[in-house]
Amino acid sequence: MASSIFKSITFHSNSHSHFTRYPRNITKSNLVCHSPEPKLVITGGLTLSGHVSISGSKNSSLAILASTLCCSGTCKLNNVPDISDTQIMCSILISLGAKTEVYNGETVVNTDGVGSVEPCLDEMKKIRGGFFMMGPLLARFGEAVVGLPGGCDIGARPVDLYVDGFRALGAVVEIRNGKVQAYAANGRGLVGAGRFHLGYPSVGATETLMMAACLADGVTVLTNAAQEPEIIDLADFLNDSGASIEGAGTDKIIIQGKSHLHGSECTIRPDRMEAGTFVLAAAITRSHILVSPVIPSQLLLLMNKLRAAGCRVTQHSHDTLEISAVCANNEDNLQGFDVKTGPFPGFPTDLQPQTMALLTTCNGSSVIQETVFEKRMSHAHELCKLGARIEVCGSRALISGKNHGSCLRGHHVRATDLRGGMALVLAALAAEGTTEISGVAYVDRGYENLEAKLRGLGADVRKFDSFASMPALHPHCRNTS
Ligand SMILES: CC(=O)N[C@H]1[C@@H](OP(=O)(O)OP(=O)(O)OC[C@H]2O[C@@H](n3ccc(=O)[nH]c3=O)[C@H](O)[C@@H]2O)O[C@H](CO)[C@@H](O)[C@@H]1O
Ligand SMILES: C=C(OP(=O)(O)O)C(=O)O
Repeated sequence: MASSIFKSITFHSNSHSHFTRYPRNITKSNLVCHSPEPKLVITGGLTLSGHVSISGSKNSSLAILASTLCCSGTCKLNNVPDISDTQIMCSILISLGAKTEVYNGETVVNTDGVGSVEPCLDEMKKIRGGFFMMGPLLARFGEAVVGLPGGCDIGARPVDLYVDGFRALGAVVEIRNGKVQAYAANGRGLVGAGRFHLGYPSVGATETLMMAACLADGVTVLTNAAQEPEIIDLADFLNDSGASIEGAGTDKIIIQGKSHLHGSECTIRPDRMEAGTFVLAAAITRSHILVSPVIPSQLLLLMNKLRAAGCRVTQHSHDTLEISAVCANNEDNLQGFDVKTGPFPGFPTDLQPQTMALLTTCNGSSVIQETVFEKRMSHAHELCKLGARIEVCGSRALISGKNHGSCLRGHHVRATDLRGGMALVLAALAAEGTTEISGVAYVDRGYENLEAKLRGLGADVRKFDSFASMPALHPHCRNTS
C-alpha cells in the first residue's frame, strides 16, 4: 500500500503526464488498519429502550471531504463520523498531498499542499466517494487520473454521467486500464457547461459536477439533478467557501463558476440512514426508543410506512423522533406494507434491506421493488438462512410475514454489503437465539460505534476479532457459513 501512496503525478496542462515518486509524512493513524476478520454475535429477542445518538452523515461527509480539494486554506469539519469510509477518504486526500488531522472531533483539512492529481488506486477501490474527487481535481488543477470507484457491490454503478458532464465542462476524458484520465481541453481550466441534463438523477454525478462547475469559467445549469439532502449539505459548504450555487435540493441547480474558493467551517448534519436504521431496529424488536438528532422531514416516507404498519412514530422535539412498536395487550399485529425505492424524495434504497428485515416479522405479505440498484437483494438469501421466507425475482422481492411462514432464528450469516449487513443485524436482534454475522467490515463502513449504541439500548451484541476468542455457539451457528 505504501508504494502506491507515494506514487504521485506532477501537474501539466496537457495530456502528457509526468510521473514522479516522493515520500510523504503519513502517520500510522492516518492509515486504515486491517485486523483479523471481526464477527458480530447477537442474542436476539430483547426489547430495546432509551435514547440513541445519531452521528454525522456518511454521504455528506464523503462529498464535503472531496470538496475540500476545491478550497484554498483550511477547512474545519465538525461531526464527521469515525467510520472506515471517512478514514479511507482522508487517507486518499493524504495520498494527494493534503493534510488532514482530527482535533477534538473536528476534522481539519488543508489541500494547499496537494502535489498529485492521482489518488491512491488501492484506496479508491474500497469506496465510492473517492471518485467524487475527480471533479475538484480537474477543476482546480486542470487534470485528474482517478481509478474507477469501489463501494458496495449492489449493481454495475458505471460513471458515464460523470464522464459526459466532464466533457460538457470542456474536459478531454479517456478510460484506460481501470482509470479515468481527464484534462482541460483548452490547457487552462474547465469552462461552464451551459445546460447539462443528467440522464438519471445520480447523487454522485450531481455532487461531482457541482464541485467541478464551481471553479469553471462560466455558468453551468444541471437539470434532472439529484435532490437528496446531502446535495444541499454540499452546496451549503461550497457556498460558505465562496461558491455560487442556487437550487440545490431541486432538480435544477445553477452554478456560477468562481476563480477560487476559500476554506470554511461546517457541522455535518445527522445521518438519515443511521437514524432510519435505528427507527427500524425499534420496530423489528417491538420496542420504544428515542432517536436524535434527526431531521424528521428527511424520513417522512419511512415514518408514514411505519405508522401505516401500526407503529407510533412522533416528533418529540424539533430533532427527536420517538418510536413505539410495543404491542398492546401483548398482541403483535404490525402489518406488512409494500415499498418501491427511488431517488429522493422516494423511499431510500439505503433503507431497503433493513425494511425487508422488518417485513419478515410483520403480518401478511409485502412486496419490495428496488429501482435504484439492480443487484441490491443479496441480503434476502442471508435473511432466509435466519428463517425468513422471501422470494426474489429480479429487482422485486415477495416477503412472507410471520403468519405466512417467516420465523427468525439464530444462525451464521455473512454480510456482503453495508445496508444488507445492517438488515442482518436487525433480523438478529429480533431472532430467537444467537446469530453470528461475518463480513462486519461492510457494516463498519457506515455505522459509528454500532455495538456500543445497540448495547446502550439494551441489546445483547458483542464483537469478536476472530473465532478463537468467541464463546461456543449453538451448533447450527457454527457449521453453515
Ligand atoms: C457515497 C454516496 O453518496 N453514496 C450514495 C449515492 O451513491 P451513488 O452516487 O453511487 O448513487 P447514484 O445516485 O449515482 O446511483 C443511482 C443509479 O444511477 C446509476 N448511475 C450512476 C452514475 C452514472 O454515471 N451512471 C449510472 O448509470 C447507478 O448505477 C445506479 O443504478 O447515492 C445512492 C443512491 O441514493 C446511495 O445508495 C449511496 O449511499
Ligand atoms: C451504497 C452505499 O454506499 P456507497 O455508495 O458508498 O457504496 C450506502 O451507503 O448504502
